[in-house]
Amino acid sequence: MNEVSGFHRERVRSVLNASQLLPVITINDPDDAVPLCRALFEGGIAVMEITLRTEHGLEAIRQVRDALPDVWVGAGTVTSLSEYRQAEAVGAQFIVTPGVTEALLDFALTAQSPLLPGVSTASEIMLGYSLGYREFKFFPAEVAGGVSALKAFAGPFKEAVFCPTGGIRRETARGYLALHNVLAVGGSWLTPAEAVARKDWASITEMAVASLADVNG
Ligand SMILES: O=C(O)C(=O)C[C@H](O)[C@H](O)COP(=O)(O)O
Repeated sequence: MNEVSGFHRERVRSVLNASQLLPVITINDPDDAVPLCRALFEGGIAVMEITLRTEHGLEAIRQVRDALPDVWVGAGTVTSLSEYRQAEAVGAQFIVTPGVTEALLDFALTAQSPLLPGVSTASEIMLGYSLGYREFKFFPAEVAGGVSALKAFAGPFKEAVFCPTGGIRRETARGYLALHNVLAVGGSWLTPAEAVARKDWASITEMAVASLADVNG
């Protein structure tokens, strides 16, 4: 096989269609994972990306998959094949990379969990295109050209859709979602570090509700 399967593409599309907002979560205290994700879910967000930036990422994915069956849980910050395999092994339902390598794009073709590959240039999109990828993370969105870059990509890459992430905030998410080639927007603003440190789960739910209201308002 040398192209992404329709099954994988549909899975990634479903993930991106299931929530306009994709929280990018970093777990510093393993006890936070389930209450934090539950708080987001109660605020109306059903898709989350738990990063492998800390040693707790994999265990957090496992716990959230067990405790919250109605949440779609992906693994973020995956940068190697071994991390891809580990994330699949703990039940990650999709895999997000900040960038692309040919090895990762190839591996994902036959992997169990589908890949949302990160791109920031036309060349990277072309690399993905050559293997059938049409759904991408656009990272780091703000510094890589933001809304203007996505409008420009729509010219040559008519079938490509994006989840911009990186530097996006509650106030700027709506501008991205107004673009026809943006299905969802990701970011860490949905899980402010101070609120997580205080274990203030109610304020996380409020942030989710308020952010969804902003993008739909
Ligand atoms: O860790 C990864 O896999 C990444 O690709 C980067 C994250 O998605 C962004 O760093 C989130 O961006 P902020 O919302 O600006 O914090």
